[in-house]
Amino acid sequence: MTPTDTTDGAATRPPVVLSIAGSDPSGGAGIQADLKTFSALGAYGCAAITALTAQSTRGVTGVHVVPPEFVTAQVRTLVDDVALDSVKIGMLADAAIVEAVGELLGDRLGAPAVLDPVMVATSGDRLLDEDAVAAMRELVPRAAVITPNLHEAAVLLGTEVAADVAAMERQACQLVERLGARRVLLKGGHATGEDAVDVWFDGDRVELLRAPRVDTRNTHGTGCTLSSAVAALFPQRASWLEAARDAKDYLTGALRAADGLGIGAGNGPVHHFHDVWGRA
Ligand SMILES: Nc1ncnc2c1ncn2[C@@H]1O[C@H](COP(=O)(O)OP(=O)(O)OP(=O)(O)O)[C@@H](O)[C@H]1O
Ligand SMILES: Cc1ncc(COP(=O)(O)O)c(N)n1
Repeated sequence: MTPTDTTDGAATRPPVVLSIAGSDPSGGAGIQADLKTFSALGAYGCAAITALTAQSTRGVTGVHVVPPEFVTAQVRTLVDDVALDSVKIGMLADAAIVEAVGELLGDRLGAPAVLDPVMVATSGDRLLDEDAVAAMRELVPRAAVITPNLHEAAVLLGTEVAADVAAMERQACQLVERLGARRVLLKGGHATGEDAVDVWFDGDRVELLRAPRVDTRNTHGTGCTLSSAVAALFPQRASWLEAARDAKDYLTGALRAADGLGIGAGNGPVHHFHDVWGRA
């Protein structure tokens, strides 16, 4: 059942998706990438901001963190009025915001959440305080899906970065068994090899999500785009796995569409234009 075919006079209502994340003025990552992804995938996007970053394709020069109670206020005000179909969680900046979002997931949102446990930007700049990792581990079981990259999975588990797909499979299982994750999409973008391979584990089956690796340095926002696409597609697909597969196709198309875009001198952004479907 999709939100568009359910109810009483609301036949054209799109899925409503909330991003709780940081702002990236360059438009490649964060809230800006999330809203572009939601729109491209037919969802109505809402956004609650956790932090302002001063950021370009070259890196992050500053972070201005929103007080945790004001993150809560943004979300509560919204959900008192608007029914959500899914939520994407991105940069949370510090332990107090991680805890505030944990409380919101516990009782307020009424919609499943995709958690991208953002820790470090492509440029290497920190986006989550080191002392917030313990709080992030507590948040993991409250999300319907988590989407760590190789480094984030290792930090959450307190182990080495996975060196191959077999190690990724083991870590995806450990995230479920040791940390209580309900579903894991472990991203292999930072690995090497002809394909960019992500590992899916839902406590039952392991699946490899595979796409040809795009030869580009325009990878700014790939993680934000993938997790947002899963959140936007879940209400429009029969299962989380189907949403994850189509999200990966969308992301690969957006990476290809970034070819030759020429935005910024650093790691350029992926591009969300209407024709990205079918280019994967
Ligand atoms: N060069 C590439 N070609 C194809 N797919 C890629 C490439 N780089 C990353 N991906 C894919 O992009 C998605 C995000 O993966 P990645 O491991 O880069 O996450 P991330 O580190 O959170 O992202 P970001 O670089 O935005 O922080 C995954 O589906 C991954 O397989
Ligand atoms: C506000 C914000 N959120 C998330 C990221 C991670 O994305 P990336 O690793 O692609 O830089 C970012 N750079 N900025």
